[in-house]
This record gives sequence, structure tokens and C-alpha cells, in this order.
Amino acid sequence: MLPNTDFTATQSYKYLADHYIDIVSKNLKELFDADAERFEKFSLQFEEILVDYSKNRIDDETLALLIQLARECGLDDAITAMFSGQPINVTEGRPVLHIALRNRSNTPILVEGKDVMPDVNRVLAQMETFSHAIINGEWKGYTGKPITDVVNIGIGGSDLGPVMVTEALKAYKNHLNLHFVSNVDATHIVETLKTVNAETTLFLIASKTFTTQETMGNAHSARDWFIASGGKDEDVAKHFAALSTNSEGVAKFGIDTKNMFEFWDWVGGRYSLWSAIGLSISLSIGFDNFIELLDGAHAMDNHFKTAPLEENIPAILALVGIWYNNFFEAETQAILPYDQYMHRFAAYFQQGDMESNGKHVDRTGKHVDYSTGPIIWGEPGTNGQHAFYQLIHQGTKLIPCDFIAPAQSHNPLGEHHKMLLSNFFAQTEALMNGKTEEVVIDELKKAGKSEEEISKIAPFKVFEGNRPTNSILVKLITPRALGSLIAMYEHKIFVQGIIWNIYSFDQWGVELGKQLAGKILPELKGDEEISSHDSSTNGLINQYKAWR
Ligand SMILES: O=P(O)(O)OC[C@H]1O[C@@](O)(CO)[C@@H](O)[C@@H]1O
Repeated sequence: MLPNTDFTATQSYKYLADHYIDIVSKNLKELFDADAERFEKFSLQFEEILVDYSKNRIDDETLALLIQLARECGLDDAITAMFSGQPINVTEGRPVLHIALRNRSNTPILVEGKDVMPDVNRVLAQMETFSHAIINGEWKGYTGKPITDVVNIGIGGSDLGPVMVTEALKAYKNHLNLHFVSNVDATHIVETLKTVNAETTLFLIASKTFTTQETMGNAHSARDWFIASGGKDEDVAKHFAALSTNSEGVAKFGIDTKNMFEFWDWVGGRYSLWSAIGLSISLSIGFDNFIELLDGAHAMDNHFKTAPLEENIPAILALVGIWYNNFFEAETQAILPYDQYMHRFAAYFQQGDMESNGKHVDRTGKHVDYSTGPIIWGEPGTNGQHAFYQLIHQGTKLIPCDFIAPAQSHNPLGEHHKMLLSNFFAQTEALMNGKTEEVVIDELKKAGKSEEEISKIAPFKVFEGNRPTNSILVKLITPRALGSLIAMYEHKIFVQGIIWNIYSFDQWGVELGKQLAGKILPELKGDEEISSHDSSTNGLINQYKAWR
């Protein structure tokens, strides 16, 4: 099972705390000046992905102590426990095996003594057959027309992964129009249904549990619309498919279970894009490209499982993140893809990271007395530069940033890509080096400013620098490269959870809000005044009733 170490009680933690005092006073410029080999020493290449972590506030000793910390926390055993199908999702009594979904080498992975790979491959074959039939027009709607539009109805892990991947790989998409409906706000489905034709639309009801309020609400509304648009009950099977672990719930909804693509309870929602939940991806970019995505993730899985920690990319990114989170007290982590197609990448890892490591109780059930999961945020570059980089450069908060960029664009046009990449390179350099007061004053003098003007404005133009970043340069965002990138971050999250001694694969924190919403919903139906809550909730509900 998982190790159970209080990392703050380890020897390496104590050494790191002492080491922090030493290194916090060193700036990145000094560290680079002191070591001509710094880039070579603190960067790793995985296939056609270069991970440069040299612009971090670390030195050889930092890294060695962080790796020692990982070892003291039993990381190696934890990795073995996950890959071997042990029930490491302890509070739900389940294994964590998204790695099995992309286990392209088909090595047996046993759950309760049974190899899961035959089932994984059966569903992949079902996805392949279905995808080909829809894409090549064999599959006909109720009026005999081929499908032109696919509407994925799901939320959280049943939405964010497919959205992020289909957007990131838009360069590979075929003729099908993909739509994603997630919010229970009727606007989401109403606006989508305005753009599609019932005769040529396929709905994918994506829900691991097939009970999620938003998804089932939208699914019923979609079916009502389909019938109202001319479809009959017997036609539903031609226009609805289900992606779920809950075959009973699927049948009850009225979807033919031969159009159900199953997955299993050892697949976490936020780790499910590799499963049947990825059917919309396969429909959008083709099954072969979906397999490329799986292949890329599998290659990263093998790296994570076998590479020594000193060369283990997910482990190093995780440890550097812990250095900022638990020693520099950074509270957030920015993910900044310099690739417009990757515009949902940070949003995807808001769920991936924050739903995994947003925990306050350790694996013994005790409240932790240290910081756990960071707040994940980010937007594509260069747009972020015109929105929030001011704070990253000159604010009072330390914001570790991951900069991601492709060396090649899918849309080579004039000088655009060079302009984009010049910003990608410049921003991490600027964050590292800053601009000293001397340089500012010199620039102002050269601009002809008077002594008085300079003394007034100079302090506002100084950049402290010393702001840490990782730079991830990808040759081209292909399905394989994207699969590796996603898996890299998944395993980073896993490593951090192991060191923080928390359970990363349950999500009890999403339950209370749902329960309370279930109580409030019937109160909204009538017109009577509500007084069963606190005065704020009562006041809000009653004002809503007065205005609706
Ligand atoms: O796939 P489903 O079962 O509809 O769950 C959707 C999402 O809801 C959750 O908030 C869990 O309730 C996420 O973990 C999950 O991805």
C-alpha cells in the first residue's frame, strides 16, 4: 500500500529548511553566472519535448535534497503500487489505473486477480468501429442521413479532457463538428441546439456515474429536443450513445446498451480522457490519432516508472513545485501555453491538480499542518502578457510559471510564430533577470529625462527578477506529444500527493455542495417564503423568488 510519512518530519525536510535560508538570498542571475553548464545540468529531453528547469531557484544541493525527500517518502514504492493495480484510492477502495487505458504494450495489469487489458482492448475496438462508422458516413440518422455534428454532454472529467484535447489537436480534426455541453445553465444546451440538426446529430452522454445532475438534466433536454424535432423514441438509439460505468443507468435512460462504451471504477473522472470518455476525441481527430495520444502517454508512463528520480521529469517538476509550495510559500502555479490551440490546457489541470491535491487531511485522517495542492491557473501567451503578467513581474506574490511552446506551428504564417516564440523566450528571461535600478536610471537618462523626473519614476520601473519558471519546448504539438505532456502533469500531481501524504484520487469535497443544492431545489419550486437556512441564504432565495 501507500507509504505514510509526514514529510515535514523527515531528515531531508530539515536539511531543505536550512538550505532554503542559504538559497533564498541567491538570485537566479548569480546562479547562472556561477555555472556555465547550468542549462545542460537542469534540463531534460523526452522524445521531442525539452524540459528546461534551470530558471528555478535551485542548485545541485537543492535537487539532491528534494530527491532524497522523495525517497524518504517512499515514492518508488508508491509508483510500483499504482502501476501494479493496488487499491491506492483507499477511501473509495479502488485501484488507480488510468495508465492501463493507454498500456499499449498490453502487459497484464491485474485487478482482483483479473487482467484488465482484454476489457480495455474490447472497448477500444468498439470505439474504433463506432468512430469509423460515424466518420465515414456508414452510420445513418433516423432520416437516412450521415452524422455531421457530435454533441458531448458531460461535465468535469467527462468534459474538460475531451474539450482540451480536441481543441489542442484541432489541426488534426476531420469534417465532424464537435460541440460540448456541460453547464446545467440552459443557455449552454439551448445555444448549442440552435446550431445543429436533429437528423444529423449524435449525442454522447458522458458520465462515469450517469447520475450527475447537470449531465442528466442536459441529456433529458437533448432527448426532449430530439423528439420535438421529429425523432421518435425508437430513433433515440441512432442518435444517442453513452460513455459510462453505469450500464443500468444507461439502459434506464433509454440508450441501447450496445451503444454504451464502458469504463471502470478504477478510472478517476479527471483521469478518464484515455477511456471511453475520449470517444469525442476519436470522432474528432480519428481513432488512429487517438491511439497516438495513448501511445504518447504510455511512453511517458514508462519513463516515469523506470527513470531514476534524478532524470525523472514528472518527479522533478513535482519536487520543484513542492520547493515553492512548502518552502517559498507560493500558493499558485501558472500554466502558460504559447499555443492558441492549447487554450484549455490550464483549465484542464485546474480539475486534474486541484481536485486531486486540494485536500486538508493526510492519509492517517489527521488534519495537515502544511500546505498541500496549489491553485492552478493560466491562459495562453501572448494574451496573458496583456492581462496579468504585471503581477507576475512586479507583484508581491511568487508565482511559479510553466511556459509551454511548440517549436513548429500548425499554421505557419509570415513572422507570426517567430513573434510568438520571441515572447516565450523573452518572458522567462525577463522574469529571471529583471531590471535593476541602475539600468532603469541609465535608460531614463538616455531618454533625456531630468534628474527630478528620474527620481520620481525610476522606482516604478524596477523589476526584481528572480521569478522562477519552467520552459517546456515541444517540437510540434502532435497527438503523441500531447499525450506525453498530459501524462507528465498527471504523474507530477501523483508525486506531490505522495509527498504530502494525502489521497489524490477521491473527491469528497465536491459532495457537500451537491447535497445542499438537492435540498434547496424543491424550495425554489413554490412561492412560499423560505426560512430554513441562515439569513443570507434565506434572503437570497426569497429575493430570487420576488424577482423571477
Ligand atoms: O462523469 P461523472 O460521473 O458525471 O462526474 C462528473 C464530474 O463530477 C465530479 O465533480 C465528481 O462528482 C468530477 O470528479 C467528475 O469528473
